[in-house]
Amino acid sequence: MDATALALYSPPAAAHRSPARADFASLRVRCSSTASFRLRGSRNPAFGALSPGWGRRRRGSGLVVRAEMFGQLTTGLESAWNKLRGVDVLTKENIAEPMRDIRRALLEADVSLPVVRRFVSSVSEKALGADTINGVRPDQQLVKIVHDELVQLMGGEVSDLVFAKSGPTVILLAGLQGVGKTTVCAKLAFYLKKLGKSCMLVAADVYRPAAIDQLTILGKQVGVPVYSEGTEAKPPQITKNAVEEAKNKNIDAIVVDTAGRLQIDKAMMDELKEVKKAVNPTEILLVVDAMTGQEAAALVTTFNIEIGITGAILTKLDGDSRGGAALSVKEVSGRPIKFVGRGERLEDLELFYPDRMAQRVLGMGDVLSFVEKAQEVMRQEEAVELQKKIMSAKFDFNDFLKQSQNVAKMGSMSRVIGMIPGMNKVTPAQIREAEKRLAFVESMINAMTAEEREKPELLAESRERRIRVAEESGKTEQEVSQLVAQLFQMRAQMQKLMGMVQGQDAIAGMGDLMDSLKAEEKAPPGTARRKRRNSKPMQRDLDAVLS
Ligand SMILES: Nc1nc2c(ncn2[C@@H]2O[C@H](COP(=O)(O)OP(=O)(O)OP(=O)(O)O)[C@@H](O)[C@H]2O)c(=O)[nH]1
Repeated sequence: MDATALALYSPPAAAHRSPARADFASLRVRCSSTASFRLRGSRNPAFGALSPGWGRRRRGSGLVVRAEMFGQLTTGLESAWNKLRGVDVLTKENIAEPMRDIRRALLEADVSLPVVRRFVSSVSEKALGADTINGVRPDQQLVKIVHDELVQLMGGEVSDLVFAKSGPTVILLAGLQGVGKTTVCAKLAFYLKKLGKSCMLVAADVYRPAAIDQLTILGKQVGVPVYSEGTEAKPPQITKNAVEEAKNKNIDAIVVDTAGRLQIDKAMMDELKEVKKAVNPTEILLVVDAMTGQEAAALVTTFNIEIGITGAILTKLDGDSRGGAALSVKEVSGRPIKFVGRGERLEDLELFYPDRMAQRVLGMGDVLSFVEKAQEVMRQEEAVELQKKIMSAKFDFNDFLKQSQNVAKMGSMSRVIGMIPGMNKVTPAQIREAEKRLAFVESMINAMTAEEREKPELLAESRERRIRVAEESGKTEQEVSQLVAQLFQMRAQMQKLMGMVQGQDAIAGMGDLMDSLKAEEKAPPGTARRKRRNSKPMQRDLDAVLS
């Protein structure tokens, strides 16, 4: 085994030795929580480590303890928001204490120190650079910033299962003993069936006969076939034969259960490498126990370096009040969490959604949606402001330039245009073209004098001025003429669009220029004198403005 990989993962003295066990004493137990796990019959020693007498009650024949998922972390973060109550704006001084709380909460959640450092520094930076949003309190704003950073920390996007383009999809599961691998096999088969895919389980854990029996029982429960060659054959050969069987029977996906060891060892890695070589799996997923926190993230890193995995499955999240593994795996290992196990039932496996997980961590869904709405309102207010300026008859080249820059700052012209009533029919191609055009026109506006920018009529009426702007900006006279015409068209069309043209000719100076552009082949712009009213439909007018 690679020395670096081994160094990254220092195996626990015994399987399941986990910081979670020590922390269980401080685990907040809430009977109202939806998360539950059973003590009796559970094979997870961490569950057995619960000391009798706290947070437990009888329900039917089983002893049920309810622990809130991420409860400890949620409580830790709560104190950060509370410290900001009553402040008007986020400052370096007033965020110092909440940042310490966030740092402490994450460390207690068993997130590794480098990850915590990066997280806190990024949150501080964003908090200090955040614009104030009307009606949103600074503590609510911080909740949103932490939420967004948590989403990023956990990988941002959901990472779904990948399916083979041809032939059966092979999903190879690896993991230490007792992490829930065999259970995950059945849960995955159930998930695949729900997707409408046919599936077969493959018993490649040949060292523990009970594992084959367990898989056979689970297969029956789900209603999928289980491929087994007993305990004599070698896992790579079993898997290869299973792929052939799946091909023959037209089965969409196979899920391979491999042997779990008490700790990471060379034999385990070598066997996985051989299986990988034999069948080239579509997915190699490492099953890790959420309650092992940082250890889970280190394991994913080690397996990735050693074997090259495609992702992780985090089990027993229902019993994890800390959340360290969910928060660290992607950041530490570079590999995404694809699924999480949240109970012992077949349906307790779900895709890992970073945003939903972040919401669970914070437990403040209402605050998050409130801040999101307020941000949207703010964007709309900016759009209204932009709209007013465009509609104003005084809209000049200074406004034009300022708005161009604002649009660039806001990221996308499409969003702004989409917010102006009646404008949502603008096509993406038009928008892309408009965005390109912004850079182009900026150079021409920069070559105008302050007076020309304020009074575009000067340019419309004077060919000399247009030639000068063209020369200084490196564009043609025709391009400058078109830009001036567009400004006037924009004034007029926006006013018309909003029903604000009240009979008067709002296009002062425009007629000359339009005619001169039309007659540009015959005569230079600005020489014709015929006035014209533009009566094209809205979309065509907009095309003209954008073109
Ligand atoms: N609460 C809870 N229990 C789980 C979850 N996943 C698995 N378990 C339980 O954990 C125990 C171990 O699961 P197994 O699937 O047998 O684990 P394994 O990794 O296959 O173990 P070996 O075959 O010994 O390597 C069982 O009691 C499962 O019911 C989960 O998401 N939540």
